[in-house]
Amino acid sequence: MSDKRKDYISWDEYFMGVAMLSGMRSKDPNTQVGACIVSKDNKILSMGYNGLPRGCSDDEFPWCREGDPLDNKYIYTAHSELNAILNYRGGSLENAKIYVTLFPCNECAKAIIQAGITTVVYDDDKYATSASVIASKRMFDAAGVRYYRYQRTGRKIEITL
Ligand SMILES: Nc1nc(=O)n([C@H]2C[C@H](O)[C@@H](COP(=O)(O)O)O2)cc1CO
Ligand SMILES: [Zn+2]
Repeated sequence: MSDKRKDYISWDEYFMGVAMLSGMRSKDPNTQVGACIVSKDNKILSMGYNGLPRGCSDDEFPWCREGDPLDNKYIYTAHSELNAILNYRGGSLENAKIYVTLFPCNECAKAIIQAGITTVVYDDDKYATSASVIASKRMFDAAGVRYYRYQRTGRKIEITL
């Protein structure tokens, strides 16, 4: 007769939860994205969120979405997936999985493929009709990268900090 706890979180809840928590560090006022890279044997290898490169002040660079390219965020922000890949200093990411709260853009898709990551688990896909995301799916399909949507369980987790 086992006394094992029954309501522990699943692997998918754990890794997507870590990705979501990581996204909460983002200073982007419109979209916060988090990513968590996991080995084939379920070890967390790296995390990331969308933000400015090191040395570029969150207070000095723009966070707006419009206007001159040099005066809006798009040209400067590093995406969560790229940050998670670059944050990993332990060697190879071959055959790893990435949990990400928003479907990867085409630039991150290229980085994911070239890093050897073979599975993408995503939550939101709000830019599904953009050329960028359509291109990502095309490249993932060609490269044999599996991607599937995280199945939300509706579990609410409260943490007191
Ligand atoms: N997969 C992604 N990972 C990311 O980290 N991002 C970042 C870039 C921006 O900082 C923000 C998107 O801003 P907005 O266009 O929704 O206001 O999310 C965006 C995508 C979308 O492809
Ligand atoms: Zn990206």
